[in-house]
Amino acid sequence: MPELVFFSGTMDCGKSTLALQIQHNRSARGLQGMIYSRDDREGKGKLSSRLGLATEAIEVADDLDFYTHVVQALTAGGRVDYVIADEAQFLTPPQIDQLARVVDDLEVDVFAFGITTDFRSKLFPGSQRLVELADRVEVLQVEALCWCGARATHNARTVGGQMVVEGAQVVVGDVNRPGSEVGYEVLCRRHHRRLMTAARASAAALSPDVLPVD
Ligand SMILES: Nc1ncnc2c1ncn2[C@@H]1O[C@H](COP(=O)(O)OP(=O)(O)O)[C@@H](O)[C@H]1O
Ligand SMILES: Cc1cn([C@H]2C[C@H](O)[C@@H](COP(=O)(O)O)O2)c(=O)[nH]c1=O
Repeated sequence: MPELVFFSGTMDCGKSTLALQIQHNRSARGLQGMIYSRDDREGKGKLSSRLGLATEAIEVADDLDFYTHVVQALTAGGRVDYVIADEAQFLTPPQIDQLARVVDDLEVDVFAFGITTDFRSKLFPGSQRLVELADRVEVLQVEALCWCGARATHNARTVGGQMVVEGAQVVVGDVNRPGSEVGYEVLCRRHHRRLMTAARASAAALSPDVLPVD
């Protein structure tokens, strides 16, 4: 049975790498897929992994209708054995419904990859709809880690090095970019709640609250 599968996790946990592996393994067996992405860090029309691999992808805009797009490809004589949609958190809820329709009405597997929650720990609308509609939600096996060593479950945003909890939901960016104006860092829930990034923890360790008294 074809499925709508949502592979979810924090930033930097290997989602795009897995998308590229699924694409590689299927195309190696002669299957043909439609690869979509939206606002990949490497630029428009790309699906890229931090491991250095990348492939071309169809850049999704708000007005792209996945169902119509796949039907058009089939009508033009193409084969579509599976669909991959990366950065799925950026898709609109109606687009997730269209992906479900691709599975149900066209009997094509759809693999969607994305982060579930934003820097405020709030669901992205597209991810919420995926959780509601997916046949399976898969959490990636490779754990991203918080600076404390615990499993990272949350995404933090930093502006000028300081963790923020207000701002636009969508700001394309990357982890491990200390010099950038806007950066991201994955944290465990405990440290996300306390706004305790690696930089802040290290500064706190260097400045003891109580000075030694002779
Ligand atoms: N230099 C490296 N050597 C080995 N693994 C790396 C390296 N850089 C990144 N990775 C792996 O790639 C993962 C990020 O993969 P990526 O597909 O870009 O993540 P996502 O799409 O979830 O943001 C990291 O969690 C790490 O496991
Ligand atoms: C937490 C958060 C992230 N983003 C952006 C930052 C990146 O461009 C993508 C996530 O990409 P990845 O391949 O999973 O690393 O999402 C955002 O716009 N808003 C957020 O709150």
